[in-house]
Amino acid sequence: MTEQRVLIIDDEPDIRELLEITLLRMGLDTLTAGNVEEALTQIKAHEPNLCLTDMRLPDGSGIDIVRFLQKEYPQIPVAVITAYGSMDAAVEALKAGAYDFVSKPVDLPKLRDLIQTALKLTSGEKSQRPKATDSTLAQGRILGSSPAMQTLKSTIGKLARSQAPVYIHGESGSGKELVAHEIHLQSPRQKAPFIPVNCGAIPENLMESEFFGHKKGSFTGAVTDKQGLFQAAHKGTLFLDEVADLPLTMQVKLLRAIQERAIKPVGGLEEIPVDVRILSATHKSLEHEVAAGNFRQDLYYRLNVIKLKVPPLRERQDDIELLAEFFLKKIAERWQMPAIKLSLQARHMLLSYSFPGNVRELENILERASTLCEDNTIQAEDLQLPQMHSTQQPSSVQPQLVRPVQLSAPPELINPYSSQPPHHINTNSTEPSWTPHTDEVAERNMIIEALEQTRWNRTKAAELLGMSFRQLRYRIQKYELDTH
Ligand SMILES: Nc1ncnc2c1ncn2[C@@H]1O[C@H](COP(=O)(O)OP(=O)(O)OP(=O)(O)O)[C@@H](O)[C@H]1O
Repeated sequence: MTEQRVLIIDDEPDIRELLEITLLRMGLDTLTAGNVEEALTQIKAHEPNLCLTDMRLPDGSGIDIVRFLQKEYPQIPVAVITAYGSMDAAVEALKAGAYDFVSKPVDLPKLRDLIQTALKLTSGEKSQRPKATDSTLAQGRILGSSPAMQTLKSTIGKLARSQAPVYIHGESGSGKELVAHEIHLQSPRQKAPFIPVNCGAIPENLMESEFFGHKKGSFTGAVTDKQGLFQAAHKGTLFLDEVADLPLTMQVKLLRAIQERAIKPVGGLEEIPVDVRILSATHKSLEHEVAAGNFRQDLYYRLNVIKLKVPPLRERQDDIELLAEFFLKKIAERWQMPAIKLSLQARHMLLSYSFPGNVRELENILERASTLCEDNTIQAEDLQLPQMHSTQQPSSVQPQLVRPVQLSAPPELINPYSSQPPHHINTNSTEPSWTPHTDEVAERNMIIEALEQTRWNRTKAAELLGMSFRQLRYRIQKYELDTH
């Protein structure tokens, strides 16, 4: 293995010397620089495996070095040394792309941990990692090739190279946990545990003990010492799912653990250092929760160093077919049955549906449809999609159903239970409506639309179109829509 070289950037000779000794004892080679200019020269000349920089330098700041490396040498991790208590500077450095930070006075064991983990990004261990670029790695586990997913995958690759806390937001079922896991799997922490925890599922009175562990006898029922989630995730990643559901009392304790990088078990006297990367997620808006006083701003600020959005499935319609095929294959394999196919109409309906429950909903729909279908082919009615409403703009808070065909009817007309059959499908004169003279293409489209809106219930579709059932049946045959 080639010798690992670390560049130490600090204007104080004493600190440079202390760091050099520490690194040399770890078997590492060192380079030093006393200001930004010298640092850039050293980087260009030697391309070190890691940089360690003070924030305040005579001719600039550590952030200048972080930015330079991000731009010119993104493969070189850089950690910053911040003044005691200056969290703002640490957060700024992480946002700029720093790998991690240590605060002064430098805690040497923590620094050693940091260096060891950071060097895995550039060291021999790299060759043990699956050979692929970060984004192609994510290709296998996170399906989707839409532009939104391509961007997401390449961002995951970058975030995996940092220790910064990431706050993942997105609608329920959109894949937040999958994304968090992927960040872990591509990170130097990949061999240590990934511990997902649903913060909303832990009873409030057990929360502290679940997170930090407890000592035997510290409360009734504590019959043995117990490790908490932080210890279980040591050297790995703790994924705080539904973090908005944490009670305020727990938020204070969590903030402390994150800031101190140490925890105190319930009933314990000593702090135990923990090396854990924190990822968090919620389908709620944390900003709203902060504004409503339900979530501490300081914790929000600490978790939300980097914000990553997982787009809802309706914003990446190109991925629906790919995901559907993947899930159908999985279902067929699990049940040891022949391949399950989607009929054309079923496919069309899936592409037109807005999936308020996102990828999880797609999987559930296909699971159910696979049990209902005959001859291993899923028909539109097997999907049992909820009634599709008229076109409304999807909102980020409450997803609405959207359809690509802009043939909308006022709500009372699309109500399949309406007792008064309408005479045409649309009251908006600028859009087509059915009359006995409507041309064939428009008529065919309108019929498909009405059938979809009523989940292929012909009686209701006829009502919706203002036709008799027999008229509709005739047209279904005429336009060869009758594959059901
Ligand atoms: N892009 C994807 N490729 C393959 N499977 C996916 C993808 N996105 C989500 N899934 C699958 O969909 C299901 C839901 O994903 P996940 O649990 O990550 O969503 P979530 O956003 O964390 O949900 P919640 O908000 O309910 O916690 C999982 O089974 C996951 O494996």
